[in-house]
Amino acid sequence: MTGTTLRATPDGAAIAAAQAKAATLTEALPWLERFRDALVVVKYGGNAMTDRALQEAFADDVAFLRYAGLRVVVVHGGGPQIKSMLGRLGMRSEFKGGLRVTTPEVMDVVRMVLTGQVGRELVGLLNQHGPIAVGLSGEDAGLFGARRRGVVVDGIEEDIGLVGEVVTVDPSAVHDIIAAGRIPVVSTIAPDIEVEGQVLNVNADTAAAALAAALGARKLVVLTDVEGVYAAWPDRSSLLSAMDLTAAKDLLTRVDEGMIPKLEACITAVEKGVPQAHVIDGRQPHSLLLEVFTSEGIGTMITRDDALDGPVCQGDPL
Ligand SMILES: Nc1ncnc2c1ncn2[C@@H]1O[C@H](COP(=O)(O)OP(=O)(O)O)[C@@H](O)[C@H]1O
Ligand SMILES: CC(=O)N[C@@H](CCC(=O)OP(=O)(O)O)C(=O)O
Repeated sequence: MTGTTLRATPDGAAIAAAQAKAATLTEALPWLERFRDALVVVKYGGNAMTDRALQEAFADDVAFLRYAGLRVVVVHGGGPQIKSMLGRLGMRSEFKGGLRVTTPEVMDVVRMVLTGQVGRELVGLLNQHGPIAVGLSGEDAGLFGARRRGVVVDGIEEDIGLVGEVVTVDPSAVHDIIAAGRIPVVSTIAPDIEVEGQVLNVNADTAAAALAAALGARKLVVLTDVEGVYAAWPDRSSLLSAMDLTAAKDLLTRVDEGMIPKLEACITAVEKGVPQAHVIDGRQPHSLLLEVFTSEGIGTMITRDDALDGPVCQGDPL
């Protein structure tokens, strides 16, 4: 017969496989209902984008969230990509307290790599799903204003150059992009509010928290290169599935390097009204979808003090 196609009669295995697919879809239903229209800020760390397949899986997830009705804002990092470009140029930079010591020469490279390279690539990947992504930096339309900050090492405040903390956020450009049904992709360079014409390097975790708070986001999700937050890093049996603000502040004194700005960011976001902040493993393909659309989620969730009785390890019932 022309104009028809035959389907193989399903056997037991095929029916079981189809039912497993349907179960996955129906598990997502309550989360689809709950998060429809929710504003979610996703921080995409440079270590979770080192491989093309992972970047594509991330772009698929963000597009999925957008088509499922969520309002997604991506704030991206690019630490390894900055390191690689500095190396190609025969330059180096060191980290103190999890932040890059940024000379004026390094600042030029940071700005070029974050806004001109990493941001562009992410926008390109997202736009393979339709004209949905728009890139902008903290310099655009007054999005961020920053002030120079140092770090405290062994009780002494040290200067780390052109590194800023966000002190003002004007989210109107981000709101405009979201209102047009698109996804803002933000790189974290910010004008210095104290020195006209100077720009500062802002850690992407810190900037994502400031933006999530200013937007009144429902969630901040930080994708990184580790399964979540460990209570006693690197003891692999101490992965936390949830902790409240008090536990997170206590742990902040015991985490080091890259985890410091992440945990600080989650604490700031929750203190400023974001109900949940999550640190999840960006090396695991589709971790973002697993976090938003499954009952158990993944990684570590940080919430207000009244939301939990104390820290919860993976495997403990919530
Ligand atoms: N308590 C902790 N739990 C998890 N990771 C920790 C902890 N303390 C320090 N770390 C380190 O922080 C790293 C994450 O930070 P980083 O590599 O800078 O991520 P990103 O590039 O995604 O911003 C982990 O790979 C781990 O080495
Ligand atoms: C001040 C500071 O450290 N800025 C970061 C900005 C990029 C970033 O945060 O990238 P990740 O999210 O990949 O770590 C840097 O220069 O590496």
